[in-house]
Amino acid sequence: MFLLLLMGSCISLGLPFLTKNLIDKGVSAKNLSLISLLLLAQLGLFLGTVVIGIIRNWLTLRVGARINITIISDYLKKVLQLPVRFFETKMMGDFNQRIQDHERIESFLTSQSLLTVFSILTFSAFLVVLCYYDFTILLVYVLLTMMSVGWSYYFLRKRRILNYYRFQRRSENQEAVLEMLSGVTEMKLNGFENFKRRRWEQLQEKLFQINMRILKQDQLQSSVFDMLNHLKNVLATFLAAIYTVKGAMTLGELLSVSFIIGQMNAPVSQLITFFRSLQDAKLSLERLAEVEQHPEEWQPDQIGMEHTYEAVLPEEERGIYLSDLSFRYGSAASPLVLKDINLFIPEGKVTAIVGASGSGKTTLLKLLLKFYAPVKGNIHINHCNLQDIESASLRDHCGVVMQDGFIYSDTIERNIVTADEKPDAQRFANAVRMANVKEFIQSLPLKEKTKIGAAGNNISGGQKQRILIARAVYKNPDYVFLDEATSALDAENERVIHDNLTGFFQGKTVVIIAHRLSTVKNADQVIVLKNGRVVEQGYHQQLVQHKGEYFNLIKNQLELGV
Ligand SMILES: Nc1ncnc2c1ncn2[C@@H]1O[C@H](COP(=O)(O)OP(=O)(O)OP(=O)(O)O)[C@@H](O)[C@H]1O
Repeated sequence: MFLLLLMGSCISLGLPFLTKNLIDKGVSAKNLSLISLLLLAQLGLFLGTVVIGIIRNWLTLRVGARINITIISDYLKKVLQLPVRFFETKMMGDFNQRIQDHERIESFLTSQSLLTVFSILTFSAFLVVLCYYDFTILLVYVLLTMMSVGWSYYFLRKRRILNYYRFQRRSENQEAVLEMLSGVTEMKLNGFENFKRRRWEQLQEKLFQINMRILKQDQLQSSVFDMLNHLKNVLATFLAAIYTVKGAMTLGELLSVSFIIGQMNAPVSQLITFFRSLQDAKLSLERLAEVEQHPEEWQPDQIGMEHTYEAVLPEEERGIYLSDLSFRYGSAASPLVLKDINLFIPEGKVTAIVGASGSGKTTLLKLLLKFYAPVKGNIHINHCNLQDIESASLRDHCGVVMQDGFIYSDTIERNIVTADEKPDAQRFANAVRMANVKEFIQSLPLKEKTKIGAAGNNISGGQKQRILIARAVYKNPDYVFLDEATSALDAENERVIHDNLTGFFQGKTVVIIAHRLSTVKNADQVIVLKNGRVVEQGYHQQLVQHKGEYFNLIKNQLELGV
């Protein structure tokens, strides 16, 4: 690549000398064959620059694509290793904008930096030629160039601040569009479209204002820059003309100087573009660093889940211990969502968590999955503190169905086996049977190879839940966490699945969050949460007789004899 640039510069260097000789030796001496030769040489050199340009663009694209993929892939890898909490503090549009920002780094690393090296080489070569012709012209030229570059540099700081605001606005804009698209059904149901569109228009207005300010700055910068450049050209040509009139320069030399000055404009502009591009890339890198420097979930001294199995404990003492556990979302000013929870979830048993909406059940589950760290107290699995256990290893051992479980835009099979490269047919069939989703899959034209999710046929809420259950069963984990996993199912489907799962639960540590009595009543223990506190604990019959919170929660269902 560098060789190419060097060749390009040499060619540029040859052109003014050809012009000079064309006039002085060819035209003045009326030597037509020399003129033809020189013109042919000029044509050759021009062709050379075209070929070099083509190869350079081709190489730039190749190198650029590689750099781009590497940067974005590293970024995505890093983003995916960040804790869940990080995602809650950022807008999706922000992540998107950051990815788009990479183009600026790529552009800087490939085209801009290379073009600038090329320009500096050409510029230096021309400076030498100019110095060869006349030192005063060179001095005037360099002085005015420095002034124009200095002027542009002064504007870079202002541009940086505006750039920052523009990033914010663009992120908001992306977020608004994403929200409109993902919430389109609800928007239609509530006639919210126009309101949301107007909001988007308001954002566009703000973005426009920022762009306007940037344009104003740019125009001021470039007008003065162009003026200084023009002045420089006029002055240098004027000086050369005076020398020619006085006989100190030949006509060929005058034309050669004009040619050089004309050719030097592009490298100077390129230098300014380079500084802007450098600034853009630095800003993008800073935004990346913000993600890069955020601590990952994984810590070097963490241990795998296998250590929790090594603990020598009597069987009835094995399990998950929550001691004095408190938690809040957000800052210290936010209210505690879980308060001083002391709980034992026995290994190999089924624990049901019940409580009114908003009492903290899902939050408790998320703490068990290490999505968040407690603000006070501890969680231990046998003797191991959850904080010391690798999140990935923990989740490897957990089969989870969350309320907002996600269906990927992929085949049903891939949605169930997820990352398993070589799906086990036996396990798959078993999972499908237990989740009572076999009939549904068989009814589809491509069976388990049918695409579902955003790009495929949509599925019903109950079908979605059954696929999520099949996903958890396929994993065959030691810990099963179900958060309202069967809430969208009809009573018959729910009963079949519960009967199937009873066998599956054998020997596994199970935590079920449910509102339905039928799901809860066979649990080995029931925990009742109220306003983030454990208010009752026992098994179904015990708690019913106690006639406390649990009884109040389920009495309607008891009366119905569910
Ligand atoms: N990501 C979050 N950021 C801030 N607050 C949250 C977040 N998620 C939940 N909360 C709050 O924490 C409290 C407990 O929520 P949680 O989802 O744990 O309740 P829940 O008992 O599972 O309710 P439900 O039965 O309706 O699912 C609620 O007051 C809720 O507003």
